[in-house]
Amino acid sequence: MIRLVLLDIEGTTLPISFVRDVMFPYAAKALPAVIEDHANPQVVGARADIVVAYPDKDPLTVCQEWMEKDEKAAPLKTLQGIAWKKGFEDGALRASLYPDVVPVLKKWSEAGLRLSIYSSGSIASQKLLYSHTEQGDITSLFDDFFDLSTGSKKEQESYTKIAQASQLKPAEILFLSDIGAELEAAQKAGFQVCQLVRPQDGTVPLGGVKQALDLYDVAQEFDLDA
Ligand SMILES: CSCCC(=O)C(=O)COP(=O)(O)O
Ligand SMILES: [Mg+2]
Repeated sequence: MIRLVLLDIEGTTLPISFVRDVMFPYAAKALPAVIEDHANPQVVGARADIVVAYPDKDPLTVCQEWMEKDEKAAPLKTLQGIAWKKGFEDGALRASLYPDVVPVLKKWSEAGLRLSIYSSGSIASQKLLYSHTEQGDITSLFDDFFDLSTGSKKEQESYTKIAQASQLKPAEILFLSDIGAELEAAQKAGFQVCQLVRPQDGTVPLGGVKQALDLYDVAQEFDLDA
């Protein structure tokens, strides 16, 4: 029986185009100033991690190269989150979720299902995003937030840790994502999985896993109230 639905963000609850065309360019513009904020301990920590990994390179250049490749690197995600804070708080950024997300998540939550997020975006930025959506502040729908501090989304061990932290058996958790390698890792850990194949995102379907066009479709596939 499914007790917890664990959701990815980009390509699952939020269009890839919003991340790629709105959030990433906003962060890229703000990053040169953000990375110079030596009074912010999170910035100092992220910079130090970059310097340890790339001692001969300028940390800003490393971040810019990561951004070009959409690398899911933890220090970059921390710095992007700091950059987005101002944008979400002053109204320049407001997340436009897929239309099925809020109604279905509310139904699931009312029916007693637990909901958690697992995204490469930092936990701080996940909370910022879900508290500033066009559909309002929906952070209270979620019990837990997980990011790369738990581990890579493509590693089985990360999902084992999430099951332990949630005090559930892996088979009681349904993981929803658009990315095949993430679903395969979760499946190896014993999770139930479903790939969101959102037509507007041009998601590449993965063989051997259940697929859904939206969260209503997920509800039908897994017999969850919606
Ligand atoms: C607040 S999440 C912002 C999007 C982001 O930075 C990202 O890398 C999304 O990755 P996901 O794991 O949600 O596909
Ligand atoms: Mg995704």
